[in-house]
Amino acid sequence: MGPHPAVAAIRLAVRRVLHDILNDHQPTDPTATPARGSHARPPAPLVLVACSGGADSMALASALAFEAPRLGLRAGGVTVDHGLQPGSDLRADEVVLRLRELGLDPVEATAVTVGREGGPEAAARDARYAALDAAAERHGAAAVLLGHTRDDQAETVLLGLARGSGIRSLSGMAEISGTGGRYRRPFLQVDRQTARKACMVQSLPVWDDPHNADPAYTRSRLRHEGLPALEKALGKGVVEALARTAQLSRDDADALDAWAGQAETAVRDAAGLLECAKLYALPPAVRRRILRRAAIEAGAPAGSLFARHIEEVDRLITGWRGQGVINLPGKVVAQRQGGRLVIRQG
Ligand SMILES: Nc1ncnc2c1ncn2[C@@H]1O[C@H](COP(=O)(O)OP(=O)(O)OP(=O)(O)O)[C@@H](O)[C@H]1O
Repeated sequence: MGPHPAVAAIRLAVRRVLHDILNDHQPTDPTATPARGSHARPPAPLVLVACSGGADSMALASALAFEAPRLGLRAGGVTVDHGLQPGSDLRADEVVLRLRELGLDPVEATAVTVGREGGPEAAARDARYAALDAAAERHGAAAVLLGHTRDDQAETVLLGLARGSGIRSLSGMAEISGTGGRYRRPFLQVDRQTARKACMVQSLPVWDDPHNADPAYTRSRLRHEGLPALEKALGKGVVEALARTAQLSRDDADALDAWAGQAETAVRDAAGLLECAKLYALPPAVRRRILRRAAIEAGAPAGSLFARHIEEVDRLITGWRGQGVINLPGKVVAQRQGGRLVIRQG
């Protein structure tokens, strides 16, 4: 008898991603022999799972532990202790224990200090990714798996819609991201229910993060009130449809980015300044991408640069007179000087 359908589904999702990781880490010359005197074969690539102890990442850890050795990969795990609740260190130790029981090695807990920048959710996320990056470097990991599910993706799309974001935000989380494509999200097509079921049938203990149920957090309200209300009004297929919107938006956003990349050289003069008349002639979506890139190049932090900022800069080109100075995050200013648009540190 094969595994339970939920377990089969999560394993298949992980196997696909591990195949991709293996392909990306093939030796450049498979016929090359090791240097004389060196009998050592390079160690198998290591794949880490980022595990909170919640159902999604525990399911992911179990599938990684099952599939990695079958493909000749090593599998390890990292859990981050945000230190936000009393006893969080004990919980982290417990997650380490569970991951070791699954056969993962190396496994570690890493404690972080969460700042305040951008609100509690963003601060915890920034600290977590910094810790995961450091762990990946320390262990020389080929990849780090994250347990974001299709439901998480749907929530991300909805949050983007509610903020009035552009199509890049609506494309949600990428299957591959981070330095050198380090982060992989095998569960973006797997729903949360399946991950939970897979934990249940494998008797994996899971920890429910109290923040996930805390109505003080936007994402938590969306998860527990917003999405159920939408499903009630529009039917059960909403989550799947939103995840599809994410994929379609990603393809569109990638195409527009490529277009903007090509158009950018043509709208700069010999001194590298942006020419307003040429920018004006471009489709707004392409123009706004060029403006965004220019602002980031001048030092505006990408994460704080919102659609409304770029729209303001855009009005310098399309507005009646295009006067004034626009202040952007990171002390960047945008200003028209004759027929040129100057975006620089203020
Ligand atoms: N404390 C943590 N330590 C390590 N990885 C984490 C931690 N918190 C989150 N992650 C990683 O980020 C993913 C998304 O986390 P998030 O809290 O947004 O979603 P979730 O649906 O609650 O996931 P989970 O059920 O795994 O906790 C997790 O699946 C996991 O891979």
